[in-house]
Amino acid sequence: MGNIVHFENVGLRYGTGPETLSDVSFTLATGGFYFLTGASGAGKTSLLKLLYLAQRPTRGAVRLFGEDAGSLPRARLPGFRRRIGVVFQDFRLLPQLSAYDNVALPLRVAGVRESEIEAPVMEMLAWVGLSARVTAKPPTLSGGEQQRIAIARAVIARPEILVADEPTGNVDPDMADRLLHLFEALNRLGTTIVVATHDLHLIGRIPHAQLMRVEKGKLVDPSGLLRHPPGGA
Ligand SMILES: Nc1ncnc2c1ncn2[C@@H]1O[C@H](COP(=O)(O)OP(=O)(O)OP(=O)(O)O)[C@@H](O)[C@H]1O
Repeated sequence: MGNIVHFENVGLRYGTGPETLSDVSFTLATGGFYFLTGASGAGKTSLLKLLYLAQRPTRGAVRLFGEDAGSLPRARLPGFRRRIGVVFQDFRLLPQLSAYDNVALPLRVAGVRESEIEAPVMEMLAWVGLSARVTAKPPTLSGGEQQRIAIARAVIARPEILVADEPTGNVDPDMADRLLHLFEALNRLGTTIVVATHDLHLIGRIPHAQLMRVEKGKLVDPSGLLRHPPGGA
């Protein structure tokens, strides 16, 4: 099992403000399950943005899939991004598209034939309990329903990394458990999972998951396991 993500002394500054993240160094193993915690404003979303290549670090290096993300030619970014599924904190569904078409989007972008799209999309919508809302558009759905569509869309193309920012923030505990089962099933198939959450119950549900914690823009790593995982960086 190799390493899929490596941050080395990463710093991030928005504009001319102070550093939001400083000296962040860690390594994620391929196929690992990671929870990212920290107080509101500590820098979790910012760290995830660096991970899914929505932000470039202002210093340090981010390596993904064994390559330096900072020196990737622009033309290769979309291909890289397709290997990462993202559940955004604010969902970012396309309001004019139905639930079905939102979930189908990553498969269509990847060039999957229309005849091979319906079965996985319907299966995924069933998984998240939304078979009855296939034609509904996001503005007519509840926050929890939108969140579940966002999750279905993030996982449908079987990404190598799934990054989820508070993915159970808007659902009840039963649905949170169900979504966690989905993440676990993906993890068993080899997907590396990174979930930012404040939900301690959720964290307790995956005993083998590793905990990452950001405090005021710094990664807390008292055991050194994130910086120097067993097996080497
Ligand atoms: N685009 C931006 N421009 C300027 N400052 C930003 C931007 N995004 C985040 N910040 C600042 O960076 C800091 C960390 O924000 P971030 O969203 O990463 O925290 P978080 O740990 O995810 O918080 P929460 O749990 O509330 O979502 C905050 O002080 C925030 O105001």
